[in-house]
Amino acid sequence: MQSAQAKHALIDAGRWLSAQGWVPATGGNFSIRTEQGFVVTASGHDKGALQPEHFLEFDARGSHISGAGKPSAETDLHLALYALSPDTHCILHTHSVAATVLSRLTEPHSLEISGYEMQKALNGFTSHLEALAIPVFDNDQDIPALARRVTEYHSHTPIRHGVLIRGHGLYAMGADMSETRRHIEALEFLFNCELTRRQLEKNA
Ligand SMILES: CSC[C@@H](O)[C@@H](O)C(=O)COP(=O)(O)O
Ligand SMILES: [Zn+2]
Repeated sequence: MQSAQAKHALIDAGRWLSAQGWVPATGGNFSIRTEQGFVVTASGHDKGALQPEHFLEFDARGSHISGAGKPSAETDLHLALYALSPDTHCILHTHSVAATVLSRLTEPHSLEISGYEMQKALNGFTSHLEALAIPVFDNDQDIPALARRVTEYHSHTPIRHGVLIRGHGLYAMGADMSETRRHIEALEFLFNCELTRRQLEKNA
């Protein structure tokens, strides 16, 4: 994908994610692979009102190609997630209430979900009976350190659709923009189902 096309796809995704309430108060960051490397959002902007000048382009090794300003504070996490699989071409990071709260309620290293038909919206799933495990990492202001923990986890347990950062949000990945958007929408739906189920069970 050419960088101009990539920026437009990310601007459109930002408007959609903002309308869902999943990127409040400048939270979130987005990237997509390009012919030369990848395009990532600049830091600190309202992700629902991005303009073409709110992006930077880097080559696959992280060397700057174009764009002004500071890249997203979490660019190293995008780089680490791309390095896990050549099939990942788009990464969208969100700060929804459901992902933020549910990740705090999940003590183990992964959020286990099963029994929902919506799991089939995730690449590779063919049945609600298959177990979905979304890895959960403790939040860290040291993003390179967090990125190293993600890389290490993947070496023993493959990361497929996304990861949760505890009390922070979701990083969703896919083979292209459309798959990544579908993964975010499905995961958010599943997080809301799980939160509601847990609340109702607690009150029963
Ligand atoms: C609103 S604070 C959120 C940030 O700390 C960060 O987590 C985030 O998602 C956005 O950072 P950014 O540097 O704009 O890409
Ligand atoms: Zn964030």
